[in-house]
Amino acid sequence: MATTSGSEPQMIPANDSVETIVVWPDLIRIASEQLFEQGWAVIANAIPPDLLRALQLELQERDGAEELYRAGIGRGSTHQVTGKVRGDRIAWLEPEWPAAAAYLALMAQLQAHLNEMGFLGLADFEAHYAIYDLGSFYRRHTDQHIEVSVLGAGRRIVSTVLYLNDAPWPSDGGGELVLYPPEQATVNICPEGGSLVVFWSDTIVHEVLPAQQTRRSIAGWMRTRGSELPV
Ligand SMILES: O=C(O)CCC(=O)C(=O)O
Ligand SMILES: [Fe+2]
Repeated sequence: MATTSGSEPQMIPANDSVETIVVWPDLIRIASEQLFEQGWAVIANAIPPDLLRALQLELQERDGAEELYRAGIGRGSTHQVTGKVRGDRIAWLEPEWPAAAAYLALMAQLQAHLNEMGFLGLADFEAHYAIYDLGSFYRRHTDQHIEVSVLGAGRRIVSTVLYLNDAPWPSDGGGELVLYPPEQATVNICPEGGSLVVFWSDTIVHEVLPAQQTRRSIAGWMRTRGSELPV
């Protein structure tokens, strides 16, 4: 268990040390329990292999069509693109894209279950494909943007990341996701293809270490409903 405090990071290298579940209802239950218990969850082989393949191909296709662009930080007037903070290229998932639609449907089920368990008021899910090219990283941050409440948009409550890399991810591949859960040991997560990570958007500080090879993922956020008018 990772709930012990201490300075030794918990390493989550590959599939054998993590829960492996392809039955979606079981995945939902276990991911939700872990999230509420420790603030984060990691599930290996979280989606059916054919969906993983379809997502990989769809990302490849979108990238080939040059639809990915350099991601920025912040929202509204504070939005800026700076390679000092993050270096990934992204494309927001569209429901018309078949593989994306199948993934969004799965995440809607997880979102509904989290609402039932925790009365979280999660109203929608936004997600983007991401490619971290060689040397790209994302510095320490949390995913809940303070400025969003000023704009009246929904707040990010639950962060999700599904990795689309070909397994196995090599030990010298870099690109680990490092979580810094409050009062727990640091968690180092290898971006193994098919692994799903879920964590609280407001409290879990995290970073992506420089990728030593191309690193692919879908990052997504479950949000509360925004108000129609800016507050
Ligand atoms: O790709 C990851 O492991 C995490 C990405 C992330 O933190 C983000 O996009 O906000
Ligand atoms: Fe993040």
